[in-house]
Amino acid sequence: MNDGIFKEEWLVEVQEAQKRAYTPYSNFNVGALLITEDDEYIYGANIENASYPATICAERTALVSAYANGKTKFKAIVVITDAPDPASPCGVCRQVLKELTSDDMPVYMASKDGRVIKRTVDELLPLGFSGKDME
Ligand SMILES: O=c1ccn([C@H]2C[C@H](O)[C@@H](CO)O2)c(=O)[nH]1
Ligand SMILES: [Zn+2]
Repeated sequence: MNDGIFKEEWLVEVQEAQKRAYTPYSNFNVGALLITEDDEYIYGANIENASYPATICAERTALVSAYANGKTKFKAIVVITDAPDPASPCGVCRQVLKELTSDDMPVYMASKDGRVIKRTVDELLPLGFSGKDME
């Protein structure tokens, strides 16, 4: 990925985050790396539960961890799985990304072998619902 924004070291970091996944049910480990505006790294990983719907995706664990630690402005998020092709965030995570980040924030999706594709939050959730729709 050569867009003038993405840094190769983000791939190393997101793989570290992926190692923290807790996935006894799916064995599908997802890592997320949220980069704050001041270049801090916030890790996310999917944390599953025997009550399956209680599972939290990697993208959302990163976002809620950041907010809980007082970080609310972000440059980008990187997501990685062990799938052969880059996997993209689920619908619930897209909705949460819409609320807690900016529409033009890049979402980088990496495959196991390090291929990376990029979409903005708005591209992942076009015409998404937000608090503005309630004004
Ligand atoms: O974008 C995604 C898609 C899925 N998962 C997790 C949820 C569950 O633990 C496992 C299988 O769906 O992957 C994520 O963390 N992020
Ligand atoms: Zn999700």
